[in-house]
Amino acid sequence: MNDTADKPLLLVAACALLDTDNRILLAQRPEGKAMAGLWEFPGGKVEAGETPEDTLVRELFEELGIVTEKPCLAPLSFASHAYDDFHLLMPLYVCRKYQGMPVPREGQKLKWVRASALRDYPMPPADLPLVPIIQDLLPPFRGS
Ligand SMILES: Nc1nc2c([nH]c(=O)n2[C@@H]2O[C@H](COP(=O)(O)OP(=O)(O)OP(=O)(O)O)[C@@H](O)[C@H]2O)c(=O)[nH]1
Repeated sequence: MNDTADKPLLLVAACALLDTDNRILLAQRPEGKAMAGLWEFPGGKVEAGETPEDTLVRELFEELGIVTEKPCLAPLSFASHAYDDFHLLMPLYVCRKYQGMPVPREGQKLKWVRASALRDYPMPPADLPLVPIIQDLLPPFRGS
C-alpha cells in the first residue's frame, strides 16, 4: 500500500539563506503552530499562480524583511516526506545575494548556524535528509 496515495500533496518552497561566513539561517517555528519549537528553513506554501521562486521572494520579504530576486535563488535539492495529513514536496534553494539583514517579522526566533552545527537544532523530519546535502555544499569552517 502506498503511504501517500490518499494524502494531498503540499508544495512548499524553502531557502537556505547564507551569510558571508557561509552560515545558514534557521527559523524556529513559533508556539501555537504545528511542530512548534523545531528549526526550519525560511519559506512557505506555494500559492495558486505562483512559481516556487515567486513564493520565496514573497516569503523572504514577509518573514524576514529581506529583498531578493529570482535569479539569486539556486536550486539545491528537495524534500519529499509523508506527514500524517499531507505529503510534503519541498524544493530547497540556496540564496547568497539579498538586500537587508533578516529580522524576525512573524514572532519566530532566528539563528545563523554553521553547517557543521545543523544537527544541534531539532528540525522537522522532512528536513533531515537535507542536512548532509548542505554540509557537502559548504566548505568546513576553519576559523576560531
Ligand atoms: N518553511 C518551511 N516549512 C517546512 C520545512 N520543513 C517542513 O516540514 N515544513 C512544513 O511545510 C509547511 C510550511 O507551511 P507554512 O510555513 O506556509 O505554514 P505553517 O505551517 O507555518 O502555517 P500557516 O499555514 O499558518 O502559515 C509546514 O507544514 C511545515 O511544517 C522547512 O524547512 N521550511
